[in-house]
Amino acid sequence: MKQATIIMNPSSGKEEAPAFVESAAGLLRAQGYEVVVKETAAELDATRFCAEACEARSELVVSIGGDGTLHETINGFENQAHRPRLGIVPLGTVNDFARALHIPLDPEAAVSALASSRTRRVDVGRLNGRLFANVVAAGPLAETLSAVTSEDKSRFGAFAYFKEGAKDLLGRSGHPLVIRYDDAVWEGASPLFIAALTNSVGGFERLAPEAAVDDGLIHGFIVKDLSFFRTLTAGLSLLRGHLQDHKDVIYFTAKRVSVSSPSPVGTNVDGEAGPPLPLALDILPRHLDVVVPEAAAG
Ligand SMILES: Nc1ncnc2c1ncn2[C@@H]1O[C@H](COP(=O)(O)OP(=O)(O)OP(=O)(O)O)[C@@H](O)[C@H]1O
Repeated sequence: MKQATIIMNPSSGKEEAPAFVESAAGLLRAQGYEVVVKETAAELDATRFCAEACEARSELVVSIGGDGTLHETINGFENQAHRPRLGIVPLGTVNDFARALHIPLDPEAAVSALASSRTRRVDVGRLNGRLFANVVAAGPLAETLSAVTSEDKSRFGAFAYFKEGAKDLLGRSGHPLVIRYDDAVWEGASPLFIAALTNSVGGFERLAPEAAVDDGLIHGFIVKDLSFFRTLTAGLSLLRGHLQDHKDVIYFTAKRVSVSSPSPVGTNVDGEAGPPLPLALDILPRHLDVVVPEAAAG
């Protein structure tokens, strides 16, 4: 009998995961799956559960939770010869990966979409030997974004990131960064470097409009050291989705990127605090099959 593994984080979002597990399990059983439900209790449980599902040759792994749970689940696919299809029921605040794939942000509709026969093959990023789904950021602004509280995220959604970020940009300048991308090098002070795999970053769906989930490319944005007034215009460009056109932003695409600094610099990976510098990024093109709604664009 074909097997589906549901991985759910009971603490994610508004703690409503158990209700959606019931309906997802019912729907998958009706489709002929034997369903195994795994509830996470601590960091990295989702990675272990997903690795076990790969080893058991599950056909489908469903992540029910926020971007943190999805990030940990995707890491379970690392070095696996058999990679099940991935289903996503987004319960977090931002849900960038689901946005980029046109998976409904309404969890009930996302559960229904698990019955879809359609999948998309998507790129996965690799950072210092671990995998990531959507975005890596480095610099003082990335440090601030890692510190956004769960309460603020629940209350203000994606705006919480912007609020914290704007406060921080006005108060601090950039760190010295050395960014190598394919054969090019950029050196300078920057409050923020973003490496995005999809068009949705921090809930802003037009930040990287040209980033397709399966283009095999890392889309890089280097925000150059900003003065107070320029910061405001860069913020507006971010909201309007024209960050790459801003005169203080360098935009590039590459297959390999590295970031280093003589100073300690914080990072953020898929919305959670990431490893310290140096960073080495590359891309695994079209590495995962994700279940998407029959009518999803793209
Ligand atoms: N039972 C649990 N209790 C508390 N934390 C958990 C539990 N299980 C997993 N976690 C941790 O919770 C973290 C956050 O999860 P996730 O991002 O899915 O939810 P969220 O914070 O509500 O979503 P978002 O960040 O999009 O708002 C994960 O990194 C994971 O390690």
